[in-house]
Amino acid sequence: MAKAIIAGLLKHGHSSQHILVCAPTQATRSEMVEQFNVRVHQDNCTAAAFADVIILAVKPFIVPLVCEELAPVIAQHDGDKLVISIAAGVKQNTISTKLGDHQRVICAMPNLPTAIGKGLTGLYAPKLSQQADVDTADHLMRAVGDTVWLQEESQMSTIVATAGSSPAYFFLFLEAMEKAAINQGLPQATATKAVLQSAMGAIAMAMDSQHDFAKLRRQVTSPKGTTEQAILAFQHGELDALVANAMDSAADRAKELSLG
Ligand SMILES: NC(=O)C1=CN([C@@H]2O[C@H](COP(=O)(O)OP(=O)(O)OC[C@H]3O[C@@H](n4cnc5c(N)ncnc54)[C@H](OP(=O)(O)O)[C@@H]3O)[C@@H](O)[C@H]2O)C=CC1
Ligand SMILES: O=C(O)[C@@H]1CCC=N1
Repeated sequence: MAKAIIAGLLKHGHSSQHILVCAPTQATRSEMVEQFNVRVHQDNCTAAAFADVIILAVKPFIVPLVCEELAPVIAQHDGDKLVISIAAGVKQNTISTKLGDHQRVICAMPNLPTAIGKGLTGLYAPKLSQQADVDTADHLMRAVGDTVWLQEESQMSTIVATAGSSPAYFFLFLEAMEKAAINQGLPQATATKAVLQSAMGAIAMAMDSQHDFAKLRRQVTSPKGTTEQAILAFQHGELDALVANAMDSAADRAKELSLG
């Protein structure tokens, strides 16, 4: 995910030399230099000392360990650092506490399309956050897509389910459609093109349209026609319940991760 954000930031004109990536393995650091020409370091504390803004992009269970490691650096710099975590489920207060009661912590939940500047990031900042920090986090994540600010931290698990994880659901749907088209007899390349172009057209229409999604769906669905049969099959398979169940599962997992 860090790669996706870096790719988006560079695309948006941020200087690669203002980004310092910290990763324990040489292979990842070399890849980062090769791919993005960013600065790299193996030591989190050295990297944190360099930064005005620290983005925590490690797995959720590693976040507390990294925060404990960084706490002395944060204290040394009189709290003069903004910390943004993108880890699913890890609470703002957990990070703040592990950093030695450092208050300047904002939680963000981006998604993979940040890599091409089309991400969606949900953000949460505690009520007493400095406006400058809110603006910085918003500015950074807007460089890689759009942002939504959450009033309550409890809404973050829904953003994980709706935006963080959801590109995978759409990819899964594309995979399933491509497979079905091939099984019905289309060559792979034709199936891929038909699925992709249709998905892109539908999304573009939904973005442009004043109509809600259901109205657009009805525009495709001629009475007694072909689409109606497909929609009936989806309804018979209880698509709404299946999607709700999948999103509940993602949100529940985010809540579980927040318990450590
Ligand atoms: N993937 C996604 O679409 C999204 C992910 N996220 C969140 O992003 C975070 C990262 O996920 P993802 O990118 O998928 O995971 P990855 O495993 O791909 O990346 C994690 C990175 O953390 C580095 N790392 C591991 N241990 C340390 C450490 N002690 N100090 C510093 N760096 C370390 C690893 O470096 P090395 O390669 O050297 O081992 C690796 O590059 C997670 O918290 C996830 O919840 C949020 C939104 C979307
Ligand atoms: O699957 C995950 O846990 C991460 C968080 C959101 C997207 N990927």
